[in-house]
Amino acid sequence: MTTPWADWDHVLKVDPDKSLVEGETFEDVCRTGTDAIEIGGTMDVTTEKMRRVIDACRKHDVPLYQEPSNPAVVVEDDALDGYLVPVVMNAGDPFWITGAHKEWVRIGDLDWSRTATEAYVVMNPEASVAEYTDADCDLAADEVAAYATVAERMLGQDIVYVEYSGTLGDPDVVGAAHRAVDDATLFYGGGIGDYDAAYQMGERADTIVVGDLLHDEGVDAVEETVRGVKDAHE
Ligand SMILES: CC(C)=CCC/C(C)=C/CC/C(C)=C/CC/C(C)=C/COP(=O)(O)OP(=O)(O)O
Ligand SMILES: O=P(O)(O)OC[C@@H](O)CO
Ligand SMILES: [Mg+2]
Repeated sequence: MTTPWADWDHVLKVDPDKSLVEGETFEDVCRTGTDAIEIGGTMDVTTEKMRRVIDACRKHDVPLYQEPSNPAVVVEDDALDGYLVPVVMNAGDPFWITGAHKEWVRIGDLDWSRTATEAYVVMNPEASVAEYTDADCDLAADEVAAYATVAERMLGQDIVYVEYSGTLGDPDVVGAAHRAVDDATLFYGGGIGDYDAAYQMGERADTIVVGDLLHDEGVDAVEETVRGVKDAHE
């Protein structure tokens, strides 16, 4: 797979289990200025809900990726530019490091040219993803940095993702992870709710991921975060 994310400042993560703000459409969502849309969530995702979002976005020209939370929700569709598959570096259960992936390879017919992985370090113990994967979130900045190095240098990961889903993370942790990677792209996601938070995390990460804000506040708020990260990267 090529590495289009090397040029992304902003990713919008659409949770297929959550609705848009009343009166907004996926056309509005695709016009926020985000560099890519990632469709995924931890809880209550089904292929049917996934398909609904893909269909609503297919005629707009924003790059569209599925981020599957397990092999059963993977959807095959030409409208998708590819699959970004999590590997949870600090999962307590190895199923979320390689087990689910082994099952997917066993049952699926993977299109490797459109499949890439994201090396997650899950940091918010309150998030569903932390509970789901039994992640050890009690990590100091140097440990997160070391996970980033393991991901890039030992496991050849091209995306390292510091994940604080639901809460704004510690900028020092994000900065430490960024300094630890060389060519890999550092994603940061969690709790970005306005221009300032996007700017602050944009100063430390290559790409920021905005999720809940779309469903809670809507497209204007998302646009502000696009401006924030682009200004930080100028
Ligand atoms: C091998 C395949 C195809 C899949 C396995 C992929 C793995 C390891 C998934 C585990 C990590 C995971 C569930 C990632 C999903 C993306 C994510 C972190 C969404 C954010 O989740 P939360 O914000 O915690 O959940 P909700 O918003 O759904 O409550
Ligand atoms: O929903 P938020 O808190 O913006 O987090 C974004 C993303 O990192 C979730 O996987
Ligand atoms: Mg969430």
